[in-house]
Amino acid sequence: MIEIDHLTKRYGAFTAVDDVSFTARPGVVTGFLGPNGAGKSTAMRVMCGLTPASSGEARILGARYRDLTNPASQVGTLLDASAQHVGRTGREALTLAAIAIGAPRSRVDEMLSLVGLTPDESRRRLRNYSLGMRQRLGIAGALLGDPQVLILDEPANGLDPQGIHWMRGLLRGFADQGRTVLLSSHLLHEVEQTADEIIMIGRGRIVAQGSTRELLAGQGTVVASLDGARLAEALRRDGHAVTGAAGGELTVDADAETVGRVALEAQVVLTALRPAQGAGLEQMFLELTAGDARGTNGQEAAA
Ligand SMILES: Nc1ncnc2c1ncn2[C@@H]1O[C@H](COP(=O)(O)OP(=O)(O)OP(=O)(O)O)[C@@H](O)[C@H]1O
Repeated sequence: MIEIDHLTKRYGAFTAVDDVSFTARPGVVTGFLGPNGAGKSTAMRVMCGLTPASSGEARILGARYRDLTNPASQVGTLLDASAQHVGRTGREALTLAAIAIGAPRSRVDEMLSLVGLTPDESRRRLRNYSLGMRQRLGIAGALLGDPQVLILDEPANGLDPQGIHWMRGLLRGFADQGRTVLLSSHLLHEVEQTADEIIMIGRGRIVAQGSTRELLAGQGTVVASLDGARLAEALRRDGHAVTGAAGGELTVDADAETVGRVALEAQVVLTALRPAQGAGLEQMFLELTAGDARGTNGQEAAA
């Protein structure tokens, strides 16, 4: 369990994390989603005791990270996969980490094989590792102490589609054992596919949270027809908001049955009718991303 309680982190006048509260529960994969610079890494660094909170608190397994009795074996972290000494081999890096946390040496081989690094790859120096290999090694490091909680910052970065598929299975299995997984990503699709619960953050604040299913459901209906202009007009007359070009698909804030009935009355032939899954979430995320990409968030980072 990870409990984030009114967490705020300021750098000078700039607020990187602004009064954030949420819980990542055991048995659940929780996705921490937000565009670049949203505050995900900062919040995770506070959770892991790498930087102090300005106010509020993060508790893991009921205690602050620094008050945990054996944090390295209770919490597995992947915060910066490229922060390793590049002159070491993968096996050396993992062996040193095992010694530091008191994990048996046998665990090194087990974890290398679990993350799919071959004996040959494990003997290469990290400077010759691809980003995907570094991520795999980082995940091996996070799992080394057989922790109850995993905190992973952008674990899918650099992984190919097969690697991403593998990682999803790994995290699912970990959560199914009743353990807690919190992972961050700047990709909506990635979080949708991986997480049971989503915490969406933008400009340091939570903008949406809930189960992935809830957040993706109930976003209206997408409809295509042989006369979009007439259908759009009939739907608006019936009191529904309609977006999209008349010549293409329309998105309507009504369920499929209502759209079908309005089309029947207007005598318009439908060619497609389906739930607008995630359209609202995607729209919200695009707005966040667009605002941040253009630097229009009204806040400037302190140097
Ligand atoms: N040490 C620091 N001093 C000043 N500002 C900082 C510092 N660390 C982070 N920030 C700022 O805090 C904001 C949040 O950064 P953070 O790295 O947490 O975002 P993020 O959501 O993890 O983004 P990304 O997906 O790009 O990693 C950014 O505007 C960043 O510039």
